[in-house]
Amino acid sequence: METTHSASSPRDGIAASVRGLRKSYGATTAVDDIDLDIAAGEVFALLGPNGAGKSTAVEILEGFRRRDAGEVHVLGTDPETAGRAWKARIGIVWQRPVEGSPLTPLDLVRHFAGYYPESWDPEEVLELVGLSDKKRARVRSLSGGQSRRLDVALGIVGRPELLFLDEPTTGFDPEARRRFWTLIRDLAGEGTTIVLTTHYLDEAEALADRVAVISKGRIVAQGAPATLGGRAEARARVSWTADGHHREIRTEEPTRVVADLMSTFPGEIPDLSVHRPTLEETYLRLVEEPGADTQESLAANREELTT
Ligand SMILES: Nc1ncnc2c1ncn2[C@@H]1O[C@H](COP(=O)(O)OP(=O)(O)OP(=O)(O)O)[C@@H](O)[C@H]1O
Repeated sequence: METTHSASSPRDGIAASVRGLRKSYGATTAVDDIDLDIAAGEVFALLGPNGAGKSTAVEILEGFRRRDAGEVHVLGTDPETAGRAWKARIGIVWQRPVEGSPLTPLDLVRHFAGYYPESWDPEEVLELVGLSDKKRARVRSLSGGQSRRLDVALGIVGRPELLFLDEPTTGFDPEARRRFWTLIRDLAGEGTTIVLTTHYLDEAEALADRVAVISKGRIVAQGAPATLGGRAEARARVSWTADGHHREIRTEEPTRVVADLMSTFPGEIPDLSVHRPTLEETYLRLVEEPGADTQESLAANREELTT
């Protein structure tokens, strides 16, 4: 029997909410008191180093792993007790589930489509992921990137309200990644909520409305990629060359510094560059410094979600 939870119903704009989530494997604490809110229709990325606890947290949200403690509601239901109707509303892109199958992509996508009440047309899905020309090939003959695209097709064929993508573009060539990003944006544009785990910071920046960084089982920061971990307020580094020497200053007013330099140099300012911390630099600082954790950023994020 499915239980519903009015406070986390997708009608209220929350696709998933997690409070005080904990999970250990023997002496290893994989998830250590996590709180999360994922808004309906947003692309939410979970970032973190290997072994940080991302997969454990996501598998609990998907209903594939039991938690030790905490409250979890996904599409208004506790995944531990969710039934078939709930599962039909969720899409999961596994890490290579069908590698080596003797079937064709079309056979597999048709088969998966049969599980869902309102699935996409299998041929249309294969077109969307760029596999039309391989739809009658043997799955075992697909390249790594092509079989990953098939995984994506299988994850979306049921028209899920909430789609989990676990490192979806590993093995994609750059063009396939761009194409995949467009597909994800299209799905999000149609209202699908997307939870993405990725090690590619550029992917998180390109796709995610918000990201959460997990380190050693704890969330150390969450927010929009542009503002994560105080990134927007971080000082810019302005550098140039003068009299054959590299010059550099850190400033909160890079425009004023550049204007001053323009009045000093008659023409081009040699080797001028203005650099703000990238998402990757911010991420590395967050996972390397446990003290970077700020309750402030978590509270601000919750506020962002409720406004
Ligand atoms: N079934 C399991 N039994 C025992 N320990 C496990 C199990 N699954 C995960 N762990 C441990 O729990 C911790 C978190 O693992 P998890 O797979 O959730 O991390 P992750 O962030 O997804 O890592 P990755 O980026 O490498 O996929 C790790 O220390 C891992 O070794």
